Amino acid sequence: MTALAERARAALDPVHWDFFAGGAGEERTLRANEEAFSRRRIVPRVLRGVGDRDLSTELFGTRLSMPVLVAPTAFHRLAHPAGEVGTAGAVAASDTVMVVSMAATQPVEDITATGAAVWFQLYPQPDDEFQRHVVKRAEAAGCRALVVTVDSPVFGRRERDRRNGFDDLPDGYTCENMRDGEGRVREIGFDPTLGWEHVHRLRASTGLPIVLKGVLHPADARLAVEHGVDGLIVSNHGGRQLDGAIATVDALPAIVRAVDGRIPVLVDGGVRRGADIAVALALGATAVLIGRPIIWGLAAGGPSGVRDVLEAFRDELDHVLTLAGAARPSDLTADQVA
Ligand SMILES: Cc1cc2nc3c(=O)[nH]c(=O)nc-3n(C[C@H](O)[C@H](O)[C@H](O)COP(=O)(O)O)c2cc1C
Ligand SMILES: O=C(O)C(=O)c1ccccc1
Repeated sequence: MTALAERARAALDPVHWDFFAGGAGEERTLRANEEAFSRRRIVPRVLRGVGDRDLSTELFGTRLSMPVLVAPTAFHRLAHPAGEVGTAGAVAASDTVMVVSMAATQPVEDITATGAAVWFQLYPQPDDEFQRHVVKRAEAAGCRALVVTVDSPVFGRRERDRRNGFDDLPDGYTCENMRDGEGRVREIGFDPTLGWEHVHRLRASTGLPIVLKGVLHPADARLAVEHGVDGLIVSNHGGRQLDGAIATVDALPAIVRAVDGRIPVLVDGGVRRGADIAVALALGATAVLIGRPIIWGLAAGGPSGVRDVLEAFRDELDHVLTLAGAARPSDLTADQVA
């Protein structure tokens, strides 16, 4: 475990630590994500006169200072009283993007009020009218894209949570963005009957870019492009859904080939070092998302802990790019990964 994770563990209620750290089943996929990155080796280029680096990256008209986004994760107030608003403050200072979870514990309006660039994540909701309500609210709050998580037709089996009897937020916490038109908090719906027609309905209900999160098969990546999706996140939900699913960096190359530059491809799961980001970029990802390390930063140090995590990723990526002979993220090429 990293020193930061140790500090987070010491700060957290053990049941909440298990919720944040854990995965589905026997956590094979959770481990596989990190292991697959660890196995990759970078093949540097030399004497390329790299000079000053420029890590900035554009996505859907927003300029990010680096190709690193905050992944949507539930329940930030269980990690630290500053909650999602605290995380967003750090994201604003680091000038990147926060994807706000549908299971956030603070109102999306308070999160965007920090000045952070925000995308809103939603689980496709079976009740169309309610989903439209949530989408309109995210739009009105100033969210710049919708991230639709498609790897959760049912909720994953998290054995640690079952053992601990953790299945809901404690009293005094709610999913503030699950309120309906009357202000009542709904349960998040998971629905295995939903198909591509659901994406069509969403497409018709918003002008925001739609990013599908949780695609691992190249055939689904091709279908997503055909169905008018604007971006993809190659993800196995940090090993919290299908235990046994392919590691994300192993799935990435085939998806990049299938998409063939038509829409941006992002990836998350097991990104722990600047070298992991460089590998993902070289294999064709436009950017990566970070899940657990952000929660560890929040739990251990509040908003400034999140800032430290983001700045450590920036510093490491800059260093790796220089050593690998790349002035920009887009200079890295697939032949630089072994
Ligand atoms: C505690 C926790 C909560 C999560 N909540 C959500 C969520 O609400 N929506 C979602 O799409 N993904 C959720 N995820 C998955 C993350 O967005 C992301 O795919 C994953 O954490 C990336 O892997 P990493 O933690 O290894 O960086 C969650 C992950 C964790 C660890
Ligand atoms: O998606 C998740 O991984 C997750 O932990 C979660 C928890 C509660 C509500 C929604 C998602």
